[in-house]
Amino acid sequence: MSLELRDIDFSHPGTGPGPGKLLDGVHLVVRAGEITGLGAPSGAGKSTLLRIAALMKPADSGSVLISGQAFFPGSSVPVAARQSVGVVLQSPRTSADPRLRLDSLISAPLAFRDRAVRPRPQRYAQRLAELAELVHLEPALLRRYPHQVSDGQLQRAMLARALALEPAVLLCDEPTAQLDPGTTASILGVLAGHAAAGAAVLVASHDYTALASVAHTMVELAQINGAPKDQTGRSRAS
Ligand SMILES: Nc1ncnc2c1ncn2[C@@H]1O[C@H](COP(=O)(O)OP(=O)(O)OP(=O)(O)O)[C@@H](O)[C@H]1O
Repeated sequence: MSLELRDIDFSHPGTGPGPGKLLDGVHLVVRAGEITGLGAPSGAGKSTLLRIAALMKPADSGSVLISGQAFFPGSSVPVAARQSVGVVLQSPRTSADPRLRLDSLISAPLAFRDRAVRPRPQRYAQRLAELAELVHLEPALLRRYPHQVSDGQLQRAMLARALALEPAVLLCDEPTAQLDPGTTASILGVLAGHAAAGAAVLVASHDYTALASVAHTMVELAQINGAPKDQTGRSRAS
């Protein structure tokens, strides 16, 4: 599976078109089996681009191709396509449901896949244990609510949730922003392992050095002031 963004344009309502345009003709290809690192100055639109790539937000124009299947603004998105994309959003506090314990949060995609009315973590105990180990989350933390864990622990739980269905496309927005260097390295290792298993992985981060250590390709989303915005590819740092 690969991910491709073609000619993506986007303006937030009330800010464009024209100088207020945020994304202008953005092209990006993430190949199966590889990590693409996405850098951008703050406010350049990387989180917006990741949401568009995750089919969570429609672009104004352009298309998102997931394994060759094209989605346009206004396209309906089949459940299977949605489930083939795992997403870790930038802010775990706003993306995690505060009413759910971490075990329920992580097993929610499994329950959704099984059409369960509510997440039953005990049903997924083995998978939960595997996922917790993968992201270095102590098993005892799984019984806590989001307000009872640190930002870094919650971000790792959201990564475990994104990996629960072994998505063919994984999109991560600042997945290591809250982590110490050792945990950062191990989480980047988890992302590298997921790519090595065949997934297309896109990671946005301001920590270029850490990201470049695992990325096959680094791209940069330039800040624009009404000028066209390009994707520029740079080779992996050796
Ligand atoms: N709902 C909105 N309405 C208008 N402008 C918005 C809205 N949401 C975000 N923006 C603006 O769009 C721009 C891009 O936001 P986005 O969150 O994609 O940036 P980012 O590149 O991820 O930034 P950072 O690296 O600081 O997280 C920002 O200038 C932001 O202020």
